[in-house]
Amino acid sequence: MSRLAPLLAGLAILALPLVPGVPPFWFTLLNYAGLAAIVVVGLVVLTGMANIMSFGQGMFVGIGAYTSALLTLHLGVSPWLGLPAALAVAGACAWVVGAITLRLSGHYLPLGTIAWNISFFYVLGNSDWLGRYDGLPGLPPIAVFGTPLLASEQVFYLIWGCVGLSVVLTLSLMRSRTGRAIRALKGGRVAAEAFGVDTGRIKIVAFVYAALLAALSGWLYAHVQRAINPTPFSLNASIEYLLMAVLGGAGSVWGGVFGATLVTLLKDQLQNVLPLVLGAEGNFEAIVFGVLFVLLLQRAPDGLWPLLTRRTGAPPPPAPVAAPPLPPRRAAVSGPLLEASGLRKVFGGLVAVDGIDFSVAPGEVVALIGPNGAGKSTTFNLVTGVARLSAGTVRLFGRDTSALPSRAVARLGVARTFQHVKLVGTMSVIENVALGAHLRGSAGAVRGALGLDRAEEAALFAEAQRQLDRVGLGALRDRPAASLALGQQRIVEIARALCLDPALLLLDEPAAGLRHQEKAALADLLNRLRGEGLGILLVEHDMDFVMGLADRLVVMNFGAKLCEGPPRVVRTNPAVVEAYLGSAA
Ligand SMILES: Nc1ncnc2c1ncn2[C@@H]1O[C@H](COP(=O)(O)OP(=O)(O)OP(=O)(O)O)[C@@H](O)[C@H]1O
Repeated sequence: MSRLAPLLAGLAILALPLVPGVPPFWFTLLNYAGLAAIVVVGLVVLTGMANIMSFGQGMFVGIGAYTSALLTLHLGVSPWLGLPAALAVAGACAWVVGAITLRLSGHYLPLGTIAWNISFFYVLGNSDWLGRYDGLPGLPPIAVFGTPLLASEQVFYLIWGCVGLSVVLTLSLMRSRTGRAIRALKGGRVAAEAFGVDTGRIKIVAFVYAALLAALSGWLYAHVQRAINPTPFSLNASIEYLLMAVLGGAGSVWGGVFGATLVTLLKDQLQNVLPLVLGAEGNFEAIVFGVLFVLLLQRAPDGLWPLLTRRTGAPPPPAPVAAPPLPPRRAAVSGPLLEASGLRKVFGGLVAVDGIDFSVAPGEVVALIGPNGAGKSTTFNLVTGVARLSAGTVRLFGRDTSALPSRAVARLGVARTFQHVKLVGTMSVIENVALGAHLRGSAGAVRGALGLDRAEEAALFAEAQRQLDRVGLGALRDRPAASLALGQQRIVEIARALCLDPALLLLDEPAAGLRHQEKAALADLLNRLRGEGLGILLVEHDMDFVMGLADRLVVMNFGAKLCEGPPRVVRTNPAVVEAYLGSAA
C-alpha cells in the first residue's frame, strides 16, 4: 500500500458528510471511533514505542472530561476554556502518577495502572461533587463562531480534525530526538542510558503525552455527549483501548487509528448481528473480541496494519540533507583518560571482579582478555556506570566517576558497544546511529512535536550518515536494524558510539561474527581512531585481531588480573598461556 493510503483514507472519511443520504447514526459511530482513535494514538506512543503497557488510559480520558465538565458547569466558562484546564490537570496527574508508577517493572507496571484506574472509577462513583454514579448532566456544547455543535454531522469534523492533529503531532514527535529516545526504550534501558538518555524522565514524557491525548478525547466526549458518568472511564474502557491498539498495530500511529475505527465499527455490528444469530440478548461481542484477540496474537502479533500495508509502522527516516557539521564535544585531554584502581564487584557470593587496576591513555588501545566468565564485561559495566562498584575507584578524565550513572559517564565523553548487540530492531540503521548523537542535540518534546527541530535534526542525521559512511555501512542507512547480519549490527553499534564524539571508546567483542575482510576493515578503522587521539578499551576473544591491534593487554582470570603488558610479553607469559592462550590456540 502506498504512503498516500492513509491520506486517501482520511480524505474519504472527511468527504462522508458530503455524500447524500448517509444516516446520522454513521456519523455518531465514526465520532466514537475518532474519540477512541485519539486515545489509542497516545497508547501507541506508550505501549508500541516506549514499551510501557498501560491499562489506565480511561482514567486520563475521565480526568479531561470531568475537569472541563466541572469548570463549565460551576464557573459557567466556555468549553474552549475547559480544554486547556483539562489538558493541564491530566498532564499534572500523569506526571505524578507516572513518577510513582513507572518505577515499577515487569508485570507490576500494568498492575499499577489497573489499580489507578479502578481507584479512579470508585472515586468518581462515590463523590457527591462528581455526581456519584449518575454523573454530571447538562454540559454545554462546543460552539464554533457562536454556532453550537449539536448534531453528529457537526461535531464530526471537529473530532476527526483532532484525530488528524494527534496523528501529525505524534508522527512528528516520533521522528524527533525525543521520539528516538522514547523508541530507544524498546532496545532496553541500558543502551539508551549509555547514550545520555534519562530513561526515567523520558518514560514520564511518553506517559504525559499519552495522557494529554486521552484528556483531549475526554474533553470532546464530555461536550459532545453533554453528560458524563464514570462508566466510559472504567477499567473496561481502558482494556478496550489497549485492544484497539494491539489489533490495529501498537507499533504504528496509523495502526492505532485503524484499530480504533475497526473495533468501534465491529462492536456495533456484532451488537446487532449476534442477538439475531444466537437468538438471545447478551454481551456476546466481548466473547467474540476475546477469541479474535487470541487468534490475532497468534497470527499477527504486530497487529493488522503492518499486515495490510507490509510496513513496520515506524516512521521512515528522513532523506539525507546537507547540514553543517555538529560542533565537536571533545576537549583536548592530557593525562590518562581512564584510571581504574582496585575495581571489585560481588554478585551475591560470586566475586566477578577482584581488585583490578589498569589505565587507558589518549591514542592507546588497551585490550581486556581472558577466558569466559573472567569478569571482562562486568569491568566494562563498572567503568561505564552500568553496574555499581562493590569497592575501588574509577577516574575518567581525572574525575572520580565511581558513583555516576551511565548517562552522566556518557556526557563526559565515553561511548561503548555491547557484547549482546543492543540496537532497536524496528528502527532504521541511521536512526539507531543518530541516537548516539542524543547528547549533541537539545530539542525537547514540544519542539519535536511541533516540527521546530528540523535544522538540528538535519545536523544530527548528517553526523549519523558521516559515521555510517566511516564504518562502511552508509548504504544500509534505511534498513531496519534487525534485518542486518549480526556482524554488521556490531559495526552499526560502533558508528552509534562514534556519533557521541567520544574521547574514550569501549568495545565489547567488536570482531565477533565478522568475516576476515570485515575484521581487517575494523582494525584499520580502530587504528585511524587511535591516530586521532581516541583511547580505546576493548574486550575481544579473537587473539590474532587483538595481538595485531592492542598497545597493551590486561589479562583477567577468575575476576583478578593475571598479568599486563604489550602483546609480545603477554603472549609468552606461562601463566597466560596456561589459563587462556593455550586453551584458545
Ligand atoms: N548480573 C549478574 N548477576 C550475577 N552474576 C553475574 C552478573 N553478571 C555477570 N555475572 C557473573 O560474573 C562473572 C563474570 O561475568 P562476565 O560477563 O563479566 O565475564 P566475561 O569475562 O565478560 O565473560 P565472556 O567472555 O563469556 O563474556 C560470571 O561468572 C558471570 O556469570
